[in-house]
Amino acid sequence: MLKKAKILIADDDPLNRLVLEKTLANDYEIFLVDSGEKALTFIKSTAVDLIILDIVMPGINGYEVLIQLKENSTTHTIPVIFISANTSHDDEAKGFELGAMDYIAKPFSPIIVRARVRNQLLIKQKNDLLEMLASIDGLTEIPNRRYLDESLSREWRRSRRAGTPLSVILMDIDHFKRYNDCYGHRAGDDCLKRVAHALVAACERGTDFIARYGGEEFAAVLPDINQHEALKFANKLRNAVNALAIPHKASLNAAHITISIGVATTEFCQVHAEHILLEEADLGLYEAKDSGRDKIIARVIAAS
Ligand SMILES: Nc1nc2c(ncn2[C@@H]2O[C@H](COP(=O)(O)OP(=O)(O)OP(=O)(O)O)[C@@H](O)[C@H]2O)c(=O)[nH]1
Repeated sequence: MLKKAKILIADDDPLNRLVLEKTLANDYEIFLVDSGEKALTFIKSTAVDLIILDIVMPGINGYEVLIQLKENSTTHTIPVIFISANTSHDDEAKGFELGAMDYIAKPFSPIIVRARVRNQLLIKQKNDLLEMLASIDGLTEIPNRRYLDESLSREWRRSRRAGTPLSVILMDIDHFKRYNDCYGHRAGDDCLKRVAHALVAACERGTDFIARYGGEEFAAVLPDINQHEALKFANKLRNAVNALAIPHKASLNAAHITISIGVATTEFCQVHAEHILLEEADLGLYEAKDSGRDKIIARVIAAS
């Protein structure tokens, strides 16, 4: 059975809440709150697909709630429909300018509310699908560089706020040009897919993922992971690729496919920009290549 979409209704008028709930409860999972503050608190713990937001409420009004939703990277894409007795064109225009998807005037017709909610949810479904497709690498079907960059940016901001460690791993298949030259580009593609899937299978924590960073390069962002743990994980990734034992007779360092790995860690997230982690991991990777390949070099970033 398809999961019902979750809708949060924030309105200080109990009668409006009741009527809206009755209008939508057959088709959706409904959550009710009576203030802007409660709406913001609620969405911190529960991911919803749509918010129906009253504008005039005591405390934080609907406009301010929407501004805060748009500023937060985890809530900025949730569609918001304003519902209000303020029906001047200026009020409506202000709502749209702030990023609302639709505006329903009170008193409202249940049929129109149902139709508008359905439209917004359809648009969201399509947007979510596009977003997912834009984040997946076409060949290996694992997250791509865009996804990794966004995730790194988010995790770096989170670690910086919390003062927690953050590690980044960059991996590169050794002598891959020679592999292509020896076995052909199609075999090279197959090799990339097998390596990608072995790396993904080595991830145990739900928060860890492997991305194809480009060409024959892969990367991982590891929130809350210090250097010791990052090294352990890097070793597991290296072993996972070695265990595939993909023959590589043109390699200059082994008889099978191997990877070199660079690890960068900031223990208390002192780095002032996320790209520094990638640059340090890249330096580690360069050193790993230089010192014979099939190696891991880890670097800790001091405060900057
Ligand atoms: N088959 C295939 N090859 C790719 C793909 N993307 C990048 N490559 C190849 O990966 C190779 C990378 O070569 P180099 O950057 O010279 O590195 P390398 O041969 O792995 O040598 P080292 O990194 O120094 O060990 C190039 O020949 C690219 O054509 C791809 O999607 N499919």
